[in-house]
Amino acid sequence: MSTSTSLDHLSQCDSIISSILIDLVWGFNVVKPAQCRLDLGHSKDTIIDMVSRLNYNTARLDQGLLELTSIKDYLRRKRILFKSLFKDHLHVYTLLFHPSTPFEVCFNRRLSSLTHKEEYSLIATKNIPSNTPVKNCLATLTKITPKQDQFLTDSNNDWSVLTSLSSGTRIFLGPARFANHDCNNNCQLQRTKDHINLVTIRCIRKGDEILLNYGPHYFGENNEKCFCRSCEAGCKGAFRHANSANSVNSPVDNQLRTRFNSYIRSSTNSSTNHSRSRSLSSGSSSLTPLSSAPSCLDEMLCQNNHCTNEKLPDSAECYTCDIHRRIYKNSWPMRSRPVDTIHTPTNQNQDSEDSAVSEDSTDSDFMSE
Ligand SMILES: C[S@@+](CC[C@H](N)C(=O)[O-])C[C@H]1O[C@@H](n2cnc3c(N)ncnc32)[C@H](O)[C@@H]1O
Repeated sequence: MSTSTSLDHLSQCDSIISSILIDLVWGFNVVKPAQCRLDLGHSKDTIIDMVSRLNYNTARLDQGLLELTSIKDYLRRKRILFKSLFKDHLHVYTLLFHPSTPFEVCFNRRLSSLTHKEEYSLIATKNIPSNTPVKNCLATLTKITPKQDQFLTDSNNDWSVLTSLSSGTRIFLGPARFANHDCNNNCQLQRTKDHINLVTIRCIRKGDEILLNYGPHYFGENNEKCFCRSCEAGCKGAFRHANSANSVNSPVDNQLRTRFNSYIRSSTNSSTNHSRSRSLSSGSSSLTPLSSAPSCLDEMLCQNNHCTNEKLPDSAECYTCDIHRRIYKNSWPMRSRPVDTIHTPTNQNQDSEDSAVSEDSTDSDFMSE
């Protein structure tokens, strides 16, 4: 697939699939690599119901989605190679919904407030031991030319680009591209011919963000514009002057301070709207010291911090949690096996096809280092 996969085709597939399986389902608005759109009419409930019924059998979920009239019409005009790429890439996304998948794409309020863009991240929904592939955390790889690479660099959106002497420059698109950078990362990339996946380099606990290291100079020289939590904790990267009185006169630092303050203000405002109408910098609450910023769980799982409570969230207050409950019949991050796939002999083969594990097994299998 990789030799014939063009950036243009993969971008089209990724934009359409992510607009359905990330944006439409979860109410997100992730950055897309291409401008293409598909009019899905009123299919939102149909798609959520389909995901809810078939998440345990992603091959059937793929099939169900490919049979939607809008997708069928879209693919009808495409060549065989494009159709095959679309199906392959669709599967990379439908695996996200499998109950055994140990992570979810979540809105990242902290990073959004710092970068002033809508930022998403991967949050572990189960404990994952060290030196283990993060199950179903995949992306499709394709080669790009130096000209395309320059174009991507010049555009404001950073795509996940890999450069190696043997394979040249390649971009990857798919759920794994939502892994953000931290200078003290907990995962690294593993490449296969056409895909990449993430492998843990230390144990990850439920609620942790899944993080890569993009390299020492990705966010400017010595990552001086890095907003990661490790830089924040160590007063490095973009936070290197955060506690320094000398920084006040620097225009760069003033800009950072504005962003930084807007992050603190928005994170102290607990009544932010749900993910479909995010306000990245909210009104005027008083400034709070950095150390009182909310925990990772508080700020990433849901807009209204309900997920840290064991009780089910009020659907009017957290759209994302509500969708999760609709799909998995359980509160975030639990994924129950849908009732109609349990103990029915006809479904047994399909279940094993996806080699699923029960909801609890990953946690009990977890061995701390
Ligand atoms: C490969 S994407 C990661 C996913 C991204 N958050 C999203 O929602 O599409 C890389 C982008 O994430 C953001 N990002 C990730 N880690 C960052 C960090 N440590 N500091 C600043 N920005 C970061 C930047 O906007 C960067 O362009």
